[in-house]
Amino acid sequence: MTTEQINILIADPLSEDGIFPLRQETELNLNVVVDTGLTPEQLIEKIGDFHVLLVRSQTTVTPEVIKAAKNLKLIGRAGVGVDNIDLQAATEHGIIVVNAPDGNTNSAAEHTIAMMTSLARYIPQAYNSLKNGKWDRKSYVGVELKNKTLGVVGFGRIGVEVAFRAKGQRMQVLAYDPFLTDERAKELGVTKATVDEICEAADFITVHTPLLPETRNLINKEKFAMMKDGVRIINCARGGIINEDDLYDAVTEGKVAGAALDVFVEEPATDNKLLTLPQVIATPHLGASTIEAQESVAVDVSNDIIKFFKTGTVTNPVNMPSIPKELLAQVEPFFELAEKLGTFVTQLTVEPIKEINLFYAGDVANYDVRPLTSNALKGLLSKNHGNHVNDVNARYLTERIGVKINEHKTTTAKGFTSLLTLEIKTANEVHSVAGTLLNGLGARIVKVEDYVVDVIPEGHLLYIRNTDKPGAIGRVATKLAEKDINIATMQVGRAQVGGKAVMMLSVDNQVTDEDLAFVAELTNIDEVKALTL
Ligand SMILES: NC(=O)C1=CN([C@@H]2O[C@H](COP(=O)(O)OP(=O)(O)OC[C@H]3O[C@@H](n4cnc5c(N)ncnc54)[C@H](O)[C@@H]3O)[C@@H](O)[C@H]2O)C=CC1
Ligand SMILES: O=C(O)CCC(=O)C(=O)O
Repeated sequence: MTTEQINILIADPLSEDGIFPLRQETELNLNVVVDTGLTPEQLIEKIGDFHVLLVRSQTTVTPEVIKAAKNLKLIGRAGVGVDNIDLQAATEHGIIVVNAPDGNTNSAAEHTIAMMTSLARYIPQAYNSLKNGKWDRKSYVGVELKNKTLGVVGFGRIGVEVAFRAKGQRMQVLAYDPFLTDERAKELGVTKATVDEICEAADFITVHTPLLPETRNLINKEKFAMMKDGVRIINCARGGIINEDDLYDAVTEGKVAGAALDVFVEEPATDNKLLTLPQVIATPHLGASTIEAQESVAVDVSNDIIKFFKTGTVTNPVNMPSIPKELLAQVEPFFELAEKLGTFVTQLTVEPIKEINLFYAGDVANYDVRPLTSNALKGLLSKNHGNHVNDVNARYLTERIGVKINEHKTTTAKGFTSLLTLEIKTANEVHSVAGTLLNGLGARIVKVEDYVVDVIPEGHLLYIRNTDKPGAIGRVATKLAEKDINIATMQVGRAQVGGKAVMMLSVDNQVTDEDLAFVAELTNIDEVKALTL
């Protein structure tokens, strides 16, 4: 439990019911400030005082905001799309970004269907006409959805829900997603197709991808040219997935019979030329604007904020690997071991590290080991970066200094259920340390370089490399006693009788450089290092 005040800035309008978990939290000392509608300059000026920033899609979290956010630990996005947050800058600064991927799926899918139906039956146009005093039944003869083909580009949470509903309207559904397998398509009752096949065959096309460099302008002039005359287009995902200029041309040329847009390249989209076209119907980014979705996404991010400050983990991370709940219990105990191995091995050299090899052997190799690697890197970098390094930026910081990271997996661990080995290479040296978790006993270092040991990875350790000669152990113990250094445990290991050997001692207090030199004077001692874990 921490009593330190955690300042949370809510910069976009969020459901008050949704942030109830933050309001009622008693274990953490949360200070929730709601300040919506800040200008970018005001946000930059304010953000330095906050540990958490909570946004929807209105606030743009730029690199400048992140640079000014000296205390920021977490950015929460109450929704799915994170294209309004500079993820690269957040990651570099070790700020975790979380979103709420599930809470608005249903609302966005329902909105898409509402838009498609409105488009097919000219409902907004007819409504306007009637409200303006006209009884015009001729101009608004629509088309049925039944037996028409809907092309869904991006078959994730929302795309799939849209397809279910479209099938309820007795439409045929073609779906494209790079991750869609034949089996899953069959299971969901849709036909797998390429984007080009969708363009050629669909009567209605709806996009449900995130806005990424690969999806920007995914539907463009070339794709419109492939489409059937009279095709209808829906975008309730992100402005820019469909090229707006090309869509404008396709509508004015009569290729596209109509478009339904909830999202725009520039929002608020009060001045968009597409809105001047009678064939284009639109809503102001309302896909997720339902009481249910807003409550749900705000509850999800609020719970993740609380979880983060209580446990250091989150359910919906965007800029670090997410660990399924059922796996977390199995891999979490390895986090500390991995970090300790990193902290240990980095103290064996003073040379810059060029390459890091992580060997995951045994049961642990069955898991997604990236979070373990992050923890190992956290330990490795702690010598130089202190507590500025965390799970979010550990890999980035390591790679930024040009260090190669290699993960290796093997399912056999020679006598251990699981074994983690961390090897570092410098220009002139190679060092390694291996550790395991002993059932009921916790973490152990079981190998240092080529020597088998059994050491609890905590506190102050002395690592001594020596030649295996009688009396070496006694002489080290005597020297330490002369310096009033108490030995708690001692482990020895050797490659062969009379050959190179190591001693690993855990001692009760920190050993000074002077004490180390005093022990190093002994004959048959090659190296003495003090390590703190
Ligand atoms: N209008 C609104 O208010 C809302 C808009 N959205 C937008 O909808 C998007 C989709 O949301 P979800 O379905 O929840 O996300 P999701 O992550 O479940 O699905 C996105 C799918 O797009 C696919 N994809 C990625 N690159 C692709 C490509 N090049 N071509 C085809 N498919 C590709 C992914 O494989 C994934 O299956 C969000 O990223 C967000 O921008 C989401 C909620 C509300
Ligand atoms: O916050 C909103 O209402 C927008 C929702 C959205 O676009 C998203 O979740 O990606």
